Parts: sequence; structure tokens; C-alpha cells
Amino acid sequence: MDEGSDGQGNPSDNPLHKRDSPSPQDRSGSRISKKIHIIGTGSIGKLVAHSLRSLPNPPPVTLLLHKGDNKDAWDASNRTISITTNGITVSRSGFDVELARTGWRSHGKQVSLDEWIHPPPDPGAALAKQPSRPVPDADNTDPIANLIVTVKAPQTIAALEAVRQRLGPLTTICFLQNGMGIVDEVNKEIFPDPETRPQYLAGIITHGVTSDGLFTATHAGQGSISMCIIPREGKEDKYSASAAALLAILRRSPTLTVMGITPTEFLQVQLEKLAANAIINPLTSLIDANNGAILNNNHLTRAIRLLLGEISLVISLLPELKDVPNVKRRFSTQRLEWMVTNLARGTAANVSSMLADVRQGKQTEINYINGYICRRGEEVGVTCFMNYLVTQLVKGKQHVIDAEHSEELPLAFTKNFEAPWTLSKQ
Ligand SMILES: CC(C)(CO)C(=O)C(=O)O
Repeated sequence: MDEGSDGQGNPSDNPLHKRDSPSPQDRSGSRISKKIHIIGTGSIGKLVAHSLRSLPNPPPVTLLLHKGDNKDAWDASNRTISITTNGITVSRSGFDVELARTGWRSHGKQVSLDEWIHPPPDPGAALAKQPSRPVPDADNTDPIANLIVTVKAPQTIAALEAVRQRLGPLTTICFLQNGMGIVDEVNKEIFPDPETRPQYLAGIITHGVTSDGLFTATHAGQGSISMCIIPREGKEDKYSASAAALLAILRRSPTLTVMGITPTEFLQVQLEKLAANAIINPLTSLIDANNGAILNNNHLTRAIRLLLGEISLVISLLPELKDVPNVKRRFSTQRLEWMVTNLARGTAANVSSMLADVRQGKQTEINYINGYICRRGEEVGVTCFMNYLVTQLVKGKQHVIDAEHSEELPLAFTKNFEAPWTLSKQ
């Protein structure tokens, strides 16, 4: 689709067309900071950080680590991030590192360590009454100009809460995550006031990257990032100059291969990726097999069609796509099945990100994938039994494995105890 064709006005005003200039300025004429903070140093966080520091005239990059142990490991290491591509490893240095420890969350609320260890008899009701608590590093109030979020969807609120006091309307937050519904949750939980909300960018990643260690990863599949600046609600200038500047910096990286697309096109690409993830991720998690295992299996093909029937129907009824041409065909069950099959074939040997989480007993992104379909289905009058069922099955399986793992762990709380799990409970 033409970038200027969906109501964004004159293409020359469109931030997608802006180039990175040496010292961009905002509307008041003050210089825009090129300093970039990255929260989440999983495989994607490492690839982005490494790619940014590989640029000629690279921007300053600060890694925000949420565990003291990881910061100690960084300090004791040669302080580089290494990425291996086609068997060649390149290390990059020059990163700043800060600690942004997350607090403990229970029933969607921040809790103290004591409450985490000794929950009240009715935790939901007791916690609902309490104001939210400061996070461990709340005394650091240095403003953050650009924040790239690469933690997984379920960890986003806790990660942003850890640096909440450093974010404001002049901040640009760039979300690089699987799943949908995260920005709405961030608005509800962290930035309810549209006036003081940061500007958002969002990206959909098709790179294949796997973590090999704390600060090392392998870039196995060259992909791209489709990216869009999310227009600001109720503001005259829908796109801030600083968001356009961050997009321009990211677009300079040949490794990341960032393409700016319009919000309408972005939404559709996001929904296509969501539909593929809503099949491959839960099915591979439930059968505990690589992506290719869902192909050429009559029983699983039936399950895939049942799920896709609901997904296709919900998408075709979404109000935000009402005036977009060709939605019915683009999201027909047949076309989605073709896309899922191609993706499963292309990544046949991969362990899906959800299966990797389930195997470790970690919280998965299911609430932001099949759970998102169920929620949107309710809004448009479609009850998604199939998607609800797989959501519960994946959660159930993760819970069983989590319980098995905790039975293996002796619980020893020492004076310097730092909880290894800083996630909210599902
Ligand atoms: C495309 C796919 C399914 C690749 O494994 C993926 O995005 C994931 O694992 O989350």
C-alpha cells in the first residue's frame, strides 16, 4: 500500500519519509537526544543493541538490566555483545549498563518482597486496596529519551514500571515484541493520561535469533522489521520529531532492515503474524515438537482449520479494519492456512518461542496471541471456544512444568535474596 494513502496527509509530512539528520530538532528547536536505552537483553535485545553499535557514528546505547547478577556478570566480562552470523562472530563494545530492577507483581499489582513470600489470605482483595509500591531503583530519575522494549509481552508492565519515573511525554518507546494488546495494557496500567503519555513506535520482527549466553546470540535467519509510529491520541502533532528521529536511526542498520509502514498496513501485518503465531506456537507447545511437526498431519490440520475459522471471522469483523479494502480475502481461512504452512515449513527445525518458554516453565505470550483473539472476539460478538481452549491448555501445561521445576528447587531466602522471578502470576 502507498505510504501516504490512508489518511496520514501529505507524504512529505509523513515521518516514514524522514531521513536521519546529524542533529534533528523538535518543534521548540531543542536538540533531540540520540541516546537509546534498551530494556530486555534476550536474543532480539542483543541483536538490536549490537546492530546499533555497528553503525558508523553509532548512537550511545544503554542496556537496562533487571537482575543484579546479570550486572555483576557484565562487569566481570569483557563488556561486549557478540553476534554470530554464518559462523562468524563479531563483538561490539561501548555500551553503558544500568540496573533497573523490577519489583514483584501479584494479581496485577506491585507487591513488597514480604507480601510475595507471605501472601495475605485473599491476595486479590488485599492488594487491590493498596497503592502501588516503589520499585527498587526508583531513585534514578534521569529522563530516558528513547526506550526500546524487547522483553516478552507478559513482562512489559513490570519492566516499564521499573523505569516509570524516567519516562514522560518527551520519551519515545519502541515496542519490539510478539503478540497484540500490549500498548493498550501499557496505556491502562502505566500511562492512563494521553497528555503525558510517551510517543510509541512498534515493530514486527521476522529475524531468527537465538541466545547462546547472557551477552551472546546467533543470528540464524536474516529477516526484517516492519515498523510504524503509532499516532498520538488527541494531539495536533500525531508524530513527534523524536519518534521520527529514532525510526531514522533504526533504518540506518543494514542488519535490522527496518521498513517504515503506515499504521493501517502495520495493523494488518501484525494480524497476519498473530494468526501464524496463534497456530504454530500453541500447537508446537502442546505436542512438544519443532515447528515442522505440525505439517502433513491430518489431525493437526483439522485443529488448525478450527482455530483459523475463528481467527479469520474475528479479524473480518474488527471495527478498525471496517474501511480497509480486501480484508476478507487477505484474512480468509484459506490464505491464513497457506501463510501458516509456509511459515512452519520455513522454520521447520525451530523450537517456537512459546515451546521454549513452556519447557522452562516460564510464563508464555498466550494471553497476547490466542487470548487477544478471544478478547477481540467478545467485542465483536464471536465466542472463540477453540482459541479459549488452547489458551487454557498451554497455561495448564506451563503450570505443570513450573510446578515440577519448583519442586526441584530448595527455597532458601538469604539476606541478599533477589527473586529470580520478577514476573506477574497469570
Ligand atoms: C515464526 C515463529 C513461529 C518461529 O518459531 C515465531 O515467531 C515464534 O516462535 O514465536
